[in-house]
Amino acid sequence: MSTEEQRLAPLREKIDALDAQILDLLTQRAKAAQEVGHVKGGFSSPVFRPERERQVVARLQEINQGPLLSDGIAAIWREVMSACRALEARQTIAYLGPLGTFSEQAAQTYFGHSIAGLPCASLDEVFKSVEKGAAQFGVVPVENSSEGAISRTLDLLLDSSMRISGEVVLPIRHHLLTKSGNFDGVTTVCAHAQALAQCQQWLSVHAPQLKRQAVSSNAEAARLAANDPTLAAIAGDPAQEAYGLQAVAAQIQDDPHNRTRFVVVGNYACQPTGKDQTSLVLSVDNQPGAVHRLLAPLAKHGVSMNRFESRPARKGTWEYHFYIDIAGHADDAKVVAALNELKEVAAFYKNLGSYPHSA
Ligand SMILES: O=C(O)C(=O)C[C@]1(C(=O)O)C=C[C@@H](O)C=C1
Repeated sequence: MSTEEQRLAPLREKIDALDAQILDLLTQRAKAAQEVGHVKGGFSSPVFRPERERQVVARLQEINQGPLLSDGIAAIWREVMSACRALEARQTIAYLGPLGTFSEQAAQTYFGHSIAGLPCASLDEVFKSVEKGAAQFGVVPVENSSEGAISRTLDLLLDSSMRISGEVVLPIRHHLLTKSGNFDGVTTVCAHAQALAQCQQWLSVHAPQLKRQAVSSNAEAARLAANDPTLAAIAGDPAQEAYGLQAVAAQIQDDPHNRTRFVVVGNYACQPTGKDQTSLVLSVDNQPGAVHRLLAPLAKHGVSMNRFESRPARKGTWEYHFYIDIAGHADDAKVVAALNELKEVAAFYKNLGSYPHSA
């Protein structure tokens, strides 16, 4: 045995013993979750409780003395609760497919890996799957830091009866991928139009010879490139892995801080956690000062606005819907007061849901 091995052996024995204790505790935790599942079953109440999961992680982060980092605690318990939740009832989560999309990664980041994934062909299908009960929740992109709002998602949120019950923000890192790991014989680069736009400067400088072709998703681009040596794809880690491609260049997005925000849609109304966000859709009559009057109650009651997005109302007139995210839960006293006044001035008002804020 080398000196290194001699020193490692007792430490590994210690880790093995600790792992056995952790497993014993996890088993006890899983049995408690099963009992919780039986109680909920008796009341036909939902298995997934985002506000409770937030509370579990926040408490552990607070009592954690290190050296584990807060992010590590969140990641570990996300999977622990995902596995416990699956013992109560495995949740089916719809997202924009095919395999290997950032939407799939967002679903796993939010719900953990112990879920049944339901990849859908379109954002409309994600909403429909949840509406007809084929999935308990859907995960849809709502906004990208470089390209702005995902307008189809905004329209679907407006039209559907689904509520937002969570959000997750993912860093979006695009790579230029081919089957061979080089440019030999490659004539065309394909990707979703958004990804082509997010990498346009890089492509103009480093690969001006490649024809650019928009396809339905980056994962679809990766699937095509895996089967055709004349094609390169722009896609992220999940698609690279799913289709066994090699990176010619990594992280080619023009904005190194490129991020996408996804929302979780379903039928569940979250309870307040003390760190929530509420999403609203509003419109006003086309009169001078109307938007100012609409937002005045927020300022008056000290409710901060985290996001403001406008979208044509699709009525053939110059009218807009405003998508507004405010800090707080719709049941918080000052939010109740602000929203009651705001409803008086709004020509249209829809509360899309209150949910734990990710930031
Ligand atoms: O507390 C509950 O309601 C549970 O079902 C337990 C548990 C957990 O593992 O801690 C699992 C699923 C819920 O989403 C929240 C928490």
